[in-house]
Amino acid sequence: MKNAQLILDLENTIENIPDFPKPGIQFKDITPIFLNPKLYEDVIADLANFSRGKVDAVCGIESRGYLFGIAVAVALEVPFVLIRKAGKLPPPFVGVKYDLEYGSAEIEMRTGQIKPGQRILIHDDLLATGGTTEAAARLVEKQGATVSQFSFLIGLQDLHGEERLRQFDADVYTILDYKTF
Ligand SMILES: O=P(O)(O)OC[C@H]1O[C@H](OP(=O)(O)OP(=O)(O)O)[C@H](O)[C@@H]1O
Ligand SMILES: Nc1ncnc2[nH]cnc12
Repeated sequence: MKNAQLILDLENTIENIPDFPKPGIQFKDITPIFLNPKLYEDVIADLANFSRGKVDAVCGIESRGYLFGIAVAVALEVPFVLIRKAGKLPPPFVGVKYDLEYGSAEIEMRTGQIKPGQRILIHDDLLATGGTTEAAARLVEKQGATVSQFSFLIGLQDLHGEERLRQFDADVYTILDYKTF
């Protein structure tokens, strides 16, 4: 069940910046959360509650996915694995290419940090189109592990990321949902 007080606290804390970084984008700035340690603790407790007993490792997506993902993994007492943008990790690593609105991108993970058969939580701060998260899920599956859960602080409902993630047999949790249009 969603935590109404936490949703309210986040609504009052996350800032909306219109037309950043491009005209038409409503940018959700999460940085004020870090000015409030109690709110940060509440976010971690809520995310950990969703995943407790259900995953063997947490994969966080660079860079904002690290800000909460590591603390969630510590709270769950499971490993945390970094998914990085291409070119930052030393070998051996495994990568997945994916399409952006214009052009393409690639994400990578050190080989062997997740194990075949493990149940994985993929965590990021925000779900927009779901392109980044879909690529992260492919990276996990490429190594023989199972994506069991996705969690986010924010879901931008109008961009239909959640629908895109339905191809994976996994639970999706967003603490706070925005309708932008
Ligand atoms: O659902 P999508 O359309 O793929 O978009 C969501 C992604 O975009 C943002 O990351 P960004 O690439 O801006 O990097 P950052 O976390 O380093 O700021 C956000 O943190 C997600 O990772
Ligand atoms: N609207 C948005 N606000 C913050 N981060 C984002 N990443 C993708 N879309 C975003």
